[in-house]
Amino acid sequence: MKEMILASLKASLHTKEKSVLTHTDDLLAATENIRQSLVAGGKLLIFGNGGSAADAQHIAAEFVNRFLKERRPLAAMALTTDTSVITSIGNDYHFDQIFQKQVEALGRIGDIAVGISTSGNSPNVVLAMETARKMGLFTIGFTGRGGAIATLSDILFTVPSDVTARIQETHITLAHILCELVEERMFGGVGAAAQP
Ligand SMILES: O=C(CO)[C@@H](O)[C@H](O)[C@H](O)[C@H](O)COP(=O)(O)O
Ligand SMILES: [Zn+2]
Repeated sequence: MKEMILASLKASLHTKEKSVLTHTDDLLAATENIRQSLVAGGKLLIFGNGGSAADAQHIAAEFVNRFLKERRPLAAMALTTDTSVITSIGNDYHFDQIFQKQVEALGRIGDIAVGISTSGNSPNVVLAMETARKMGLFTIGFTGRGGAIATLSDILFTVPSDVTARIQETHITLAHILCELVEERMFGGVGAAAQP
Protein backbone atom coordinates (compact mmCIF):
# COMPACT_ATOMS: atom_id res chain seq x y z
CA MET A 1 0.00 0.00 0.00
CA LYS A 2 2.81 2.42 0.79
CA GLU A 3 4.23 1.72 -2.67
CA MET A 4 0.87 2.72 -4.14
CA ILE A 5 0.96 6.05 -2.35
CA LEU A 6 4.44 6.81 -3.58
CA ALA A 7 3.63 5.64 -7.11
CA SER A 8 0.58 7.94 -7.30
CA LEU A 9 2.55 10.87 -5.98
CA LYS A 10 5.39 10.32 -8.42
CA ALA A 11 3.03 9.87 -11.36
CA SER A 12 1.18 13.07 -10.44
CA LEU A 13 4.37 15.12 -10.07
CA HIS A 14 5.86 13.74 -13.27
CA THR A 15 2.67 14.30 -15.29
CA LYS A 16 2.26 17.85 -14.02
CA GLU A 17 5.87 18.74 -14.77
CA LYS A 18 5.72 17.37 -18.31
CA SER A 19 2.42 19.06 -19.15
CA VAL A 20 3.21 22.45 -17.62
CA LEU A 21 6.63 22.63 -19.29
CA THR A 22 5.10 21.65 -22.64
CA HIS A 23 2.49 24.38 -22.36
CA THR A 24 4.45 27.40 -21.14
CA ASP A 25 3.75 29.35 -24.35
CA ASP A 26 0.09 28.25 -24.34
CA LEU A 27 -0.28 29.52 -20.76
CA LEU A 28 1.08 32.91 -21.83
CA ALA A 29 -1.14 33.00 -24.92
CA ALA A 30 -4.25 32.02 -22.93
CA THR A 31 -3.43 34.69 -20.35
CA GLU A 32 -3.38 37.36 -23.04
CA ASN A 33 -6.62 36.13 -24.64
CA ILE A 34 -8.40 36.02 -21.28
CA ARG A 35 -7.07 39.48 -20.34
CA GLN A 36 -8.30 40.96 -23.61
CA SER A 37 -11.71 39.34 -23.26
CA LEU A 38 -12.22 40.47 -19.64
CA VAL A 39 -11.02 44.04 -20.28
CA ALA A 40 -13.44 44.28 -23.23
CA GLY A 41 -16.39 43.12 -21.09
CA GLY A 42 -16.29 39.47 -22.09
CA LYS A 43 -16.57 36.44 -19.81
CA LEU A 44 -15.40 32.87 -19.41
CA LEU A 45 -17.93 30.05 -19.85
CA ILE A 46 -16.47 26.89 -18.30
CA PHE A 47 -17.84 23.34 -18.48
CA GLY A 48 -16.99 19.67 -17.94
CA ASN A 49 -18.34 16.48 -16.33
CA GLY A 50 -17.72 14.86 -12.94
CA GLY A 51 -14.39 15.98 -11.52
CA SER A 52 -14.09 18.41 -14.41
CA ALA A 53 -17.46 19.96 -13.45
CA ALA A 54 -15.92 20.58 -10.04
CA ASP A 55 -12.87 22.06 -11.78
CA ALA A 56 -15.13 24.35 -13.86
CA GLN A 57 -16.74 25.68 -10.67
CA HIS A 58 -13.40 25.95 -8.90
CA ILE A 59 -11.87 27.98 -11.75
CA ALA A 60 -14.94 30.26 -12.08
CA ALA A 61 -14.76 31.00 -8.35
CA GLU A 62 -11.10 32.04 -8.60
CA PHE A 63 -12.03 34.62 -11.25
CA VAL A 64 -15.27 35.91 -9.74
CA ASN A 65 -14.01 36.20 -6.19
CA ARG A 66 -10.23 36.45 -6.19
CA PHE A 67 -7.16 34.28 -6.48
CA LEU A 68 -4.03 35.75 -4.89
CA LYS A 69 -4.61 39.47 -5.27
CA GLU A 70 -7.14 41.92 -3.89
CA ARG A 71 -8.79 43.16 -7.08
CA ARG A 72 -12.18 43.65 -8.73
CA PRO A 73 -14.29 40.56 -9.58
CA LEU A 74 -13.71 39.07 -13.03
CA ALA A 75 -16.48 37.57 -15.19
CA ALA A 76 -16.56 33.77 -15.28
CA MET A 77 -19.40 31.23 -15.10
CA ALA A 78 -19.45 27.48 -14.69
CA LEU A 79 -22.22 25.93 -16.81
CA THR A 80 -22.46 23.00 -14.39
CA THR A 81 -24.36 24.53 -11.50
CA ASP A 82 -27.97 25.35 -12.45
CA THR A 83 -29.87 22.11 -11.83
CA SER A 84 -33.10 23.49 -13.30
CA VAL A 85 -31.41 24.38 -16.58
CA ILE A 86 -29.40 21.16 -16.71
CA THR A 87 -32.31 18.83 -15.86
CA SER A 88 -34.75 20.53 -18.22
CA ILE A 89 -32.34 20.32 -21.16
CA GLY A 90 -31.40 16.74 -20.25
CA ASN A 91 -35.04 15.75 -19.81
CA ASP A 92 -36.61 17.54 -22.77
CA TYR A 93 -33.75 17.28 -25.28
CA HIS A 94 -30.63 15.27 -24.50
CA PHE A 95 -27.85 15.25 -21.91
CA ASP A 96 -25.44 15.88 -24.77
CA GLN A 97 -26.94 19.38 -25.10
CA ILE A 98 -26.70 20.58 -21.49
CA PHE A 99 -23.69 22.81 -22.17
CA GLN A 100 -24.39 23.55 -25.83
CA LYS A 101 -27.73 25.24 -25.12
CA GLN A 102 -26.21 27.31 -22.32
CA VAL A 103 -23.38 28.44 -24.61
CA GLU A 104 -26.00 29.39 -27.20
CA ALA A 105 -28.05 31.31 -24.62
CA LEU A 106 -25.25 33.05 -22.75
CA GLY A 107 -22.29 33.25 -25.13
CA ARG A 108 -21.44 36.50 -26.89
CA ILE A 109 -18.68 37.37 -29.33
CA GLY A 110 -15.63 38.21 -27.23
CA ASP A 111 -16.37 35.55 -24.61
CA ILE A 112 -14.13 32.54 -24.11
CA ALA A 113 -15.48 28.96 -23.90
CA VAL A 114 -13.38 26.69 -21.71
CA GLY A 115 -14.13 22.97 -22.24
CA ILE A 116 -12.62 20.43 -19.85
CA SER A 117 -12.64 16.72 -20.73
CA THR A 118 -10.01 14.18 -19.75
CA SER A 119 -11.02 11.90 -22.64
CA GLY A 120 -11.60 14.87 -24.91
CA ASN A 121 -14.64 13.05 -26.22
CA SER A 122 -17.57 13.68 -23.87
CA PRO A 123 -20.39 14.56 -26.29
CA ASN A 124 -21.78 17.42 -24.18
CA VAL A 125 -18.37 19.11 -24.02
CA VAL A 126 -17.67 18.47 -27.72
CA LEU A 127 -21.06 19.87 -28.81
CA ALA A 128 -20.62 22.98 -26.68
CA MET A 129 -17.14 23.59 -28.11
CA GLU A 130 -18.52 23.15 -31.65
CA THR A 131 -21.28 25.65 -30.95
CA ALA A 132 -18.89 28.13 -29.34
CA ARG A 133 -16.68 27.92 -32.44
CA LYS A 134 -19.67 28.47 -34.77
CA MET A 135 -20.70 31.51 -32.70
CA GLY A 136 -17.22 33.00 -33.02
CA LEU A 137 -16.15 32.56 -29.41
CA PHE A 138 -12.49 31.90 -28.61
CA THR A 139 -12.09 28.34 -27.30
CA ILE A 140 -9.68 26.87 -24.75
CA GLY A 141 -9.61 23.09 -24.25
CA PHE A 142 -8.23 21.06 -21.37
CA THR A 143 -7.86 17.38 -22.22
CA GLY A 144 -5.70 14.29 -21.80
CA ARG A 145 -3.91 13.09 -24.87
CA GLY A 146 -6.36 14.73 -27.27
CA GLY A 147 -9.80 13.57 -28.42
CA ALA A 148 -12.47 15.40 -30.36
CA ILE A 149 -12.09 18.70 -28.51
CA ALA A 150 -8.51 19.01 -29.77
CA THR A 151 -9.50 20.34 -33.18
CA LEU A 152 -12.16 22.58 -31.63
CA SER A 153 -9.75 24.41 -29.31
CA ASP A 154 -7.93 27.62 -30.26
CA ILE A 155 -5.59 26.86 -27.37
CA LEU A 156 -5.32 23.25 -26.20
CA PHE A 157 -3.81 22.03 -22.93
CA THR A 158 -2.96 18.33 -23.18
CA VAL A 159 -1.78 16.03 -20.40
CA PRO A 160 0.43 13.03 -21.21
CA SER A 161 -1.43 10.42 -19.15
CA ASP A 162 -4.17 7.82 -19.58
CA VAL A 163 -5.28 8.05 -15.94
CA THR A 164 -8.26 10.36 -15.42
CA ALA A 165 -7.19 11.37 -11.91
CA ARG A 166 -3.67 12.36 -13.02
CA ILE A 167 -5.12 14.37 -15.90
CA GLN A 168 -7.53 16.20 -13.58
CA GLU A 169 -4.75 16.98 -11.11
CA THR A 170 -2.74 18.52 -13.91
CA HIS A 171 -5.73 20.48 -15.25
CA ILE A 172 -6.24 22.26 -11.95
CA THR A 173 -2.51 22.98 -11.71
CA LEU A 174 -2.55 24.52 -15.20
CA ALA A 175 -5.72 26.47 -14.33
CA HIS A 176 -4.22 27.83 -11.10
CA ILE A 177 -1.14 28.98 -12.98
CA LEU A 178 -3.44 30.64 -15.53
CA CYS A 179 -5.35 32.46 -12.77
CA GLU A 180 -2.08 33.67 -11.29
CA LEU A 181 -0.82 34.91 -14.67
CA VAL A 182 -4.08 36.70 -15.50
CA GLU A 183 -4.11 38.44 -12.12
CA GLU A 184 -0.49 39.46 -12.50
CA ARG A 185 -1.05 40.69 -16.07
CA MET A 186 -4.17 42.67 -15.14
CA PHE A 187 -3.40 43.84 -11.63
CA GLY A 188 0.34 43.33 -11.16
CA GLY A 189 1.84 45.68 -8.60
CA VAL A 190 -1.38 47.57 -7.91
CA GLY A 191 -3.58 47.80 -4.82
CA ALA A 192 -7.08 46.69 -3.89
CA ALA A 193 -9.08 49.36 -5.67
CA ALA A 194 -7.18 49.13 -8.96
CA GLN A 195 -8.88 48.63 -12.29
CA PRO A 196 -6.95 47.23 -15.31
O1 LIG B 1 -13.52 12.61 -11.32
C1 LIG B 1 -13.67 11.59 -11.95
C2 LIG B 1 -12.58 10.60 -12.06
O2 LIG B 1 -11.41 11.05 -11.40
C3 LIG B 1 -14.96 11.28 -12.67
O3 LIG B 1 -16.05 11.88 -11.98
C4 LIG B 1 -14.93 11.80 -14.12
O4 LIG B 1 -14.78 13.19 -14.10
C5 LIG B 1 -16.21 11.40 -14.87
O5 LIG B 1 -16.17 10.01 -15.08
C6 LIG B 1 -16.40 12.13 -16.20
O6 LIG B 1 -17.66 11.81 -16.72
C7 LIG B 1 -15.31 11.86 -17.24
O7 LIG B 1 -15.54 12.67 -18.39
P1 LIG B 1 -14.38 13.24 -19.32
O8 LIG B 1 -13.32 13.82 -18.44
O9 LIG B 1 -13.85 12.09 -20.16
O10 LIG B 1 -15.05 14.28 -20.18
ZN1 LIG C 1 -11.66 12.80 -10.03
